[in-house]
Amino acid sequence: MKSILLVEDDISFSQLLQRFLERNGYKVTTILSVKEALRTIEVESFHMVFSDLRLPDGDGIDLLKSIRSNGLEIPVILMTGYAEVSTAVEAMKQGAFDYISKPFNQEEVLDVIANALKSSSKSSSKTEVNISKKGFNQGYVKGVSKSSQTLNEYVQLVGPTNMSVLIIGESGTGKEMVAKAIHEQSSRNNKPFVAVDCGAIPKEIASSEFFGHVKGAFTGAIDDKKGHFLSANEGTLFLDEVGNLSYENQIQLLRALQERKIKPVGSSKEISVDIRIIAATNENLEKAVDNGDFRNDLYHRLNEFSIKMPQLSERREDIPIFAEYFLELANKQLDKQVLGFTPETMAVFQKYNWPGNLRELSNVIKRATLLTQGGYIQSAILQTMLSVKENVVDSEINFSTKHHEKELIRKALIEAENNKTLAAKLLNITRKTLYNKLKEYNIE
Ligand SMILES: Nc1ncnc2c1ncn2[C@@H]1O[C@H](COP(=O)(O)OP(=O)(O)OP(=O)(O)O)[C@@H](O)[C@H]1O
Repeated sequence: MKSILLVEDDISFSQLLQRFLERNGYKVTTILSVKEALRTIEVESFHMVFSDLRLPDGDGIDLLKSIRSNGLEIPVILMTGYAEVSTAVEAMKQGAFDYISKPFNQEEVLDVIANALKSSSKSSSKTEVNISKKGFNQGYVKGVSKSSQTLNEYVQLVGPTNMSVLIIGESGTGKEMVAKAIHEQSSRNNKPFVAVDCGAIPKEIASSEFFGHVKGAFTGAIDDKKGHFLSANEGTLFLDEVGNLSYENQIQLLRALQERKIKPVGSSKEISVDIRIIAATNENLEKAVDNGDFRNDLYHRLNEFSIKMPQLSERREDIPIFAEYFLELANKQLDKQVLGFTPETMAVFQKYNWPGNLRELSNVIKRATLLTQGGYIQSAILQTMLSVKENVVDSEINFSTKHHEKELIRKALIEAENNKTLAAKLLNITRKTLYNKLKEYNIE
């Protein structure tokens, strides 16, 4: 029988959890404080430690550090409140196996414990459990900038856990690539990774898309359909643009995540599913929650761990690496042998703001590869695709003459098809400044 040391100062909660775990076949010893826990560990051995983060004489991280400094490699799981995610990340850096946010349900806790015990029996070294030695997904460029290092560290930390991850970032920053990398780092990596663009699903058919339907459930349901949940069973479901889900669909999704069961439309049979959720958004979901557009409970369920994607302009050291990689891809796809970039081209890349992030860099390089006859991609070629943008790069200089400024604004508006937000981005100025300039120059 596997033994668990449960460290929790809330006595009634501790007893409740103890009884539940014992019913599920574990031997549980309860302890109220860090000091007492350390004394107990010295004389008795356990298969794992399950500890609250906040304890009367310290916190779970102190306990974790002492356990590790005593050379003990047993898995430690921490229980946290929703607001303590950053502390939990810190805990994982210190070698915690996982953390679980309170309030949690019974299945969640059994899953987390089973995972920890499974991994510890496979490996005696904590580092091996936490930081997967497996590579990232094929074609995943890691980058060298500080932001990339932090990003990759988070992917490696959270990957092997079962936690839901919310990836926040602008369009084209690589959210889906990161979601796949997290999946690759998990024990689910030989199971499906299913990506769903929530923004593209009309709300009327969302439940059938997610949960499937049976033949005849509604007009047009000519056959049984397997929904995304079943397709991703035992694997990872990636919900892109999750902020676009209608309120009603949010309720359905939350229910499925809480109960871990789904019911296809038109069926009365419930089906158990085991899914890890990774969601992505390019909008401010917290604000959507405040405005009542996104459910608070769903937000917390999705956001057990969050990752903020850096914009390409915040990871400029990575530009040459990504550029080389996208060139290699473009050469393969277009059957070309372009050798590289001239120093001037690279200088333009380095100065440009990249509002469309990695996707824009990839597209620009593909077009430039197509247009380059041989040798190296010249900066002159970029003029046709980046002309406005290139001027924008030098906007500090160009804005010294009013005429030039007006021209730049006109070009940016054409390029952005009159979308003021995008035009402002292209010009590297705020929307408010753009509006002021439009007024000043009488531009419609
Ligand atoms: N780390 C990476 N290594 C290699 N290619 C990458 C990486 N990150 C992103 N890309 C490439 O950049 C492009 C945009 O990436 P991705 O689709 O993941 O971004 P996104 O943030 O999900 O975009 P959107 O919000 O518009 O859906 C893709 O072509 C992808 O292959």
